[in-house]
Amino acid sequence: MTTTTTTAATDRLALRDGIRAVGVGVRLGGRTIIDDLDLHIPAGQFTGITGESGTGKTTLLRALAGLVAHSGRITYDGSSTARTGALAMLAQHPRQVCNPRWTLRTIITEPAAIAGRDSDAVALAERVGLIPDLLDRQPGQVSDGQLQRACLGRALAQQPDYLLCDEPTAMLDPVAARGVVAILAELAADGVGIVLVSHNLGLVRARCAHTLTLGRTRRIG
Ligand SMILES: Nc1ncnc2c1ncn2[C@@H]1O[C@H](COP(=O)(O)OP(=O)(O)OP(=O)(O)O)[C@@H](O)[C@H]1O
Repeated sequence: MTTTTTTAATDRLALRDGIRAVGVGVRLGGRTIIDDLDLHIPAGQFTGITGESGTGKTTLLRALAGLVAHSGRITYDGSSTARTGALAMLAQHPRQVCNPRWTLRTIITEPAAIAGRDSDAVALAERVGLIPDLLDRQPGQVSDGQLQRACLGRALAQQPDYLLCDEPTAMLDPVAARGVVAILAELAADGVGIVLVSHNLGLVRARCAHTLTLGRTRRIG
């Protein structure tokens, strides 16, 4: 809604179909968590996902990222598989996904290194508001918010087409949260499709043209 898209990005977006989920279902531990869900995530926009705790928001992100088995069909810009590196996920609990033995520098630069690209850890740290002095620390030596910023730096280094964000501001103070949202808006303006899972309905309303609300009665608005 508040995203400004550049002309070059508009041209690229015209060629992209977005992520489309049709009739998607996920079962975990013998229970149906997501049932017959349809969703379109356009490139270059924010798409919101809200809903009470336990309604399956994280599970849906994991299905979109190919991290959990699902029924139904998900396509990525018209293809049944996403190109390598096209999807980045910003996890709700960074400590659960970061290797505790790696430094923040390695966490940030690993995706680009795997893709055979150089990345500037200091520049990425500064972009996400992380003091570069922290780059040589391990996850156990920084705060949750600092680790969350390192994970955002990692996502930026990956240069994804879609960024799946699970409560990206929940662990941040208000100033840092605004900074992260501003970075996400810059990415959207550059053509990245942003999925924003959040309990912060004000944020979702302000940023998302379309919002899916999971719960007993699913709503798309
Ligand atoms: N690996 C698993 N095995 C069995 N059940 C699971 C598993 N992972 C999640 N669940 C269940 O699936 C449901 C949805 O969980 P999920 O984490 O997707 O919800 P959520 O909407 O993201 O919640 P929150 O807002 O609290 O983060 C919950 O009832 C949860 O207990």
